[in-house]
Amino acid sequence: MWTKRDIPDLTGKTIIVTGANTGIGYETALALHQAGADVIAASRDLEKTEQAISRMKTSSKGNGMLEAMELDLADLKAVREFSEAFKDRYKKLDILINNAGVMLPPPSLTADGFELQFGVNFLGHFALTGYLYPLLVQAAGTRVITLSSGAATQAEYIDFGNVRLEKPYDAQLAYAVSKLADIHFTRELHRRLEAVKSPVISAAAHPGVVRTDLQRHIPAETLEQAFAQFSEIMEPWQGALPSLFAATDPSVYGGALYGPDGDREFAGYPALSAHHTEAMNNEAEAGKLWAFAEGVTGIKFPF
Ligand SMILES: NC(=O)c1ccc[n+]([C@@H]2O[C@H](COP(=O)([O-])OP(=O)(O)OC[C@H]3O[C@@H](n4cnc5c(N)ncnc54)[C@H](O)[C@@H]3O)[C@@H](O)[C@H]2O)c1
Repeated sequence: MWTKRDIPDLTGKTIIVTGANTGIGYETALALHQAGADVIAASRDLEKTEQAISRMKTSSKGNGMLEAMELDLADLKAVREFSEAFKDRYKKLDILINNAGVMLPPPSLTADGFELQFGVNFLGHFALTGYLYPLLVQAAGTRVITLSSGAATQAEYIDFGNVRLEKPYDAQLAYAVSKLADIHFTRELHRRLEAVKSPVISAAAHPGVVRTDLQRHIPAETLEQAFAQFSEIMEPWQGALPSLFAATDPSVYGGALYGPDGDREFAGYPALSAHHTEAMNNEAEAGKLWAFAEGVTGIKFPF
């Protein structure tokens, strides 16, 4: 089994992990720093992120830099400001891990009027990747890794007429849609990178079922009932393995989705049906989502 010890030496690599103050992002940032990387933990709450960095410093033996930066993915202006500040400070980026996420919050909108899960999990990361794209080192080893979820299998399509909470709120479906959007984003980015022969890899990871703050909006009893359906509930360090594998293993290929076993697509999700695979492979919808996201964010990738 692939473990953290298999991460190659990352000395000299500059890596952003979004949502790194807790859960899977915390463990991801810690392991990357341990492997020698310069890691920027980008999260909404700067104070909590600085506290997390202090904890990481006590357990990591890495010699790279470890810093906190404020990033609110629920506000496109804040995403742009973060990106500008990052460019000024760091000049280059080797690996971007789009990890931050929110699940099943009460109905709410981002600063730009999008349903929160769609806005944070997908649109904010689309904008972040677009703003930072010019900084990505065009060399082997450079990657954009986006966290999806087994929940993506529950969405059949992106309802463009409901991304601003136009219809009655179905929190579970909205989460699933945001995670399907993450897969479309990953694969469309991959196709576009491939078309211009860029060495940059775009791949997705899904952690399996992990007990974290992500479930804080679910009543305790309901959560335990939901967890009882799974044979294994993982710890955050285990949930970080697919992201770490996708971000660093030499065998990783663009457009793929890495699951808990590290080397198999959607491992641990036997319920994945051909129907849902079809939804994830819908290139026309991915293209439409890309155009939609470019339109509402004003971001233009150079391809
Ligand atoms: N925990 C699981 O079982 C599970 C399963 C599948 C996928 N995932 C995915 O894994 C990723 C990490 O989740 P986790 O379980 O570690 O959850 P978590 O709640 O512990 O961490 C989420 C992180 O995202 C950050 N975040 C939330 N809203 C933000 C915003 N507006 N701007 C910036 N940062 C924001 C939080 O501050 C936190 O650091 C998410 O993308 C989630 O969808 C988790």
